[in-house]
Amino acid sequence: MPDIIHFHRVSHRYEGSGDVLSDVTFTLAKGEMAFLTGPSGAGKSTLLKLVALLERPSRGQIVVNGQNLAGVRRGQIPAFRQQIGVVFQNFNLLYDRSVFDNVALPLVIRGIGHDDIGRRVRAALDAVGLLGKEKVSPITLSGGEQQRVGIARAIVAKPQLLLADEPTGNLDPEMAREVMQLFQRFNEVGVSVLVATHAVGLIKKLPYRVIHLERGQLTTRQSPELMEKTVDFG
Ligand SMILES: Nc1ncnc2c1ncn2[C@@H]1O[C@H](COP(=O)(O)OP(=O)(O)OP(=O)(O)O)[C@@H](O)[C@H]1O
Repeated sequence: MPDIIHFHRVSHRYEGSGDVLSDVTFTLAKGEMAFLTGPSGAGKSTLLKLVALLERPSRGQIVVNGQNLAGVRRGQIPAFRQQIGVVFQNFNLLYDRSVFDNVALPLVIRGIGHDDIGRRVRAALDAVGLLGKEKVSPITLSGGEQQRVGIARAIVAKPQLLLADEPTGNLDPEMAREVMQLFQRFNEVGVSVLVATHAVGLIKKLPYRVIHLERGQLTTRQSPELMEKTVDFG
């Protein structure tokens, strides 16, 4: 199976920092779902930022969906990002806009026609169980519902790859489980999914690969049960 993400000996440092990722090599296959774990500061968000071209690596090669990111020029980044949906811990919603407008945003940016936007936004809200909430402000929704709005926005343009950075960090366990189930459902219909998470208890029974980072380095792959014993996730 071809890879959707390929990291070859990737290192990254921010201005003034030491290496926050160091010599990282891994792949995510097309259609695969995997979790990215590791303690706070291990480099999980940085890895996701490199995939989405929010940062450029200091060393090494990154290929996303067959495209070597070193060859993607600044002006081409918006088009590149259209293949990727991103979900954030703090939802990143616009609270002065309706749920509909939040989810529609990626389509508006792409210049998609009005009727098409309506159809696609409703399909995305249906997929996350929020049909009927189009007109409300996200501020009136629960945390779990707000995160589902964030997920609807991330998938509305049918990305091939979904990245999520600690998507259940602000949710109670039941809502967190529902959010993970949504990712599973998108994966089942072919979307590649990479989720950075501290929620080891939540993912340990799920049948997905775990990519584990410690101080910017990949460690030998372990089962989540074992990681729970060796790392304090609070
Ligand atoms: N813009 C930045 N400038 C300088 N250092 C940064 C920047 N962003 C992150 N870092 C540092 O890089 C290291 C890795 O951070 P990163 O956010 O990738 O870790 P993480 O595993 O996602 O942590 P968490 O689980 O707490 O979100 C940390 O030491 C952090 O302080």
